[in-house]
Amino acid sequence: MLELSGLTAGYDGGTVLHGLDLTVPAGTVHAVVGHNGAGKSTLVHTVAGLLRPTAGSVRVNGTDVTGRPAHRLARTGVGLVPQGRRVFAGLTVDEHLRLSYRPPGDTGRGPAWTPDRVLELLPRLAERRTNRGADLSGGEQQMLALARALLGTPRVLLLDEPTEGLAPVLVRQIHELIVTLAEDGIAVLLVSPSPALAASCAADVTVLTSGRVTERFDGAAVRADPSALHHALALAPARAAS
Ligand SMILES: Nc1ncnc2c1ncn2[C@@H]1O[C@H](COP(=O)(O)OP(=O)(O)OP(=O)(O)O)[C@@H](O)[C@H]1O
Repeated sequence: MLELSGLTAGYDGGTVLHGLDLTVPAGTVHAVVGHNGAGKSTLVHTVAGLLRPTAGSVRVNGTDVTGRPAHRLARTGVGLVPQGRRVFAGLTVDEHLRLSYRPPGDTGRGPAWTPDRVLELLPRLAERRTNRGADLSGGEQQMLALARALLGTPRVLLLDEPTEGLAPVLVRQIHELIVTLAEDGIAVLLVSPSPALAASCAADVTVLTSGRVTERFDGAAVRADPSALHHALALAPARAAS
């Protein structure tokens, strides 16, 4: 379970996120949608410990982890799939997995994700295990980024625009993967400009506008009728202002 309370953060004294409250129960997907510049990556970076909040708190399974640096949060079970995938061009899939894998010992988080288990989940990546990062398609790179995050056996998974630039068939595959991971008990926070992705897999949908929550929707209601979410996004200004 991920709980954000009054989360406030920004850059160089300017505030981008203004007192965000948000909860992601274990085993569910919470989607945060908003236009470019709304503060989605800032939110993910703050939760992942890459950016220190100036106010508010971050709790993981009841433990206050506010202000912990990223490497400590990763050990606590917070996994990040960053925007832009960030794979190493010269390393093979196998080398990426070996580098990311630390035998975790007993994390208390259920069976650990190992390279073999990750490749079972991602057969397309298994077929490419000797290919270098530079030779993977965009979708394969996205799956590799996801695989690397899973090797930390996360209980909270942060996904920053995971379907950006992907063909519809890959978008569907990523969506199915996200649902599978949530069913495995992970709390998934997904940020995306795409209301379609949010609607397809989230239990809760939050609209972020200029760093503030402007609407909240039940995911099932959005699936039944996405028009209110589309309307909310149409009304949201396209650019953030701090
Ligand atoms: N490192 C940084 N230093 C200063 N300002 C930043 C930095 N990163 C982001 N910003 C600013 O913070 C605001 C929110 O940016 P952020 O990247 O969080 O938005 P976003 O919703 O993820 O956008 P996108 O969908 O384009 O990725 C923007 O005004 C942006 O210019």
